[in-house]
Amino acid sequence: MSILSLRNVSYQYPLEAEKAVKHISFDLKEGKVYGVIGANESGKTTLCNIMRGFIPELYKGELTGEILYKGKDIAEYNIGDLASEIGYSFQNPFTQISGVKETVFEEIAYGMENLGISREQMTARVNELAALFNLEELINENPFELSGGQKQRVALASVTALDPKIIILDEPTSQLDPKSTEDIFKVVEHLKKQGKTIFLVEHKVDLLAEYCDEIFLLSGGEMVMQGKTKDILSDEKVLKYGAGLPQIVLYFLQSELNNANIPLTVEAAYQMLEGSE
Ligand SMILES: Nc1ncnc2c1ncn2[C@@H]1O[C@H](COP(=O)(O)OP(=O)(O)OP(=O)(O)O)[C@@H](O)[C@H]1O
Repeated sequence: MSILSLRNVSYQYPLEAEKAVKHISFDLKEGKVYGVIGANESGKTTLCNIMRGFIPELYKGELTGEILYKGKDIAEYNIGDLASEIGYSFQNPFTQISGVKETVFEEIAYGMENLGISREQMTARVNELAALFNLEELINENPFELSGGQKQRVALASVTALDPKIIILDEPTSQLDPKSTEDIFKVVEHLKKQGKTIFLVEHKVDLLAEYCDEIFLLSGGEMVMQGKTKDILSDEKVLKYGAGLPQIVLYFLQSELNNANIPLTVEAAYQMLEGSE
């Protein structure tokens, strides 16, 4: 079933000559992971803000089209209530950290304070999230004194704490090393298994190939390609729009192995080559 639908959505920031998002339509299904790619300034963050209701609530400008959450216009929801339905982790974790809490524990618990749950339940939930996001050793640290990658994990844990149905992640790994990046993707996989719908803006296409069900490609504010991961991330046209393709796909496209069935991951390539021997 579709949990969030956009119908012909366009948006123009105030005083801007051009629309940042143009005629976008899609349906997000429960429990699926969507990877969102596109060159800089193609409209990815703007789209995230529209889906979370920050546009037009916090940013003015002209928004047209329909945004339906569980079949109801998103404007009919209270923006605060939406936080426990649609979680949003910003591109810059500095923006996300509340600034009013002195420990990682309190920071993760912060959003839960208004949900009317007991202190015991809250503590159990924070401990569970600290384990999931590998934050146990940092639990008493001040969030502002952490590294960029650690802050990012705290921000993600805080968003997940509210148990939203949809989680929007805007470039969650941009400040992370390869090991921490892989950890975030493992968390994404874990959240998917819990039935969450994930909308993941990310440039690391090799990992998107492994973890996503579908890919959306934006260019100049338009959705120029959209479909199953294996169809989009093996298509040379993606390069034309300034986005990347997985390393193994680039290799196959340039080699005599180029055929209709390009593998997206190294593992899939091994399996394919073994099968052809
Ligand atoms: N607050 C704003 N006011 C006016 N224009 C904006 C604002 N934020 C973004 N834009 C413009 O909207 C367009 C889309 O930007 P957006 O940040 O959504 O793209 P993006 O794909 O997320 O880029 P990046 O990968 O660099 O984060 C760009 O032309 C940008 O200059």
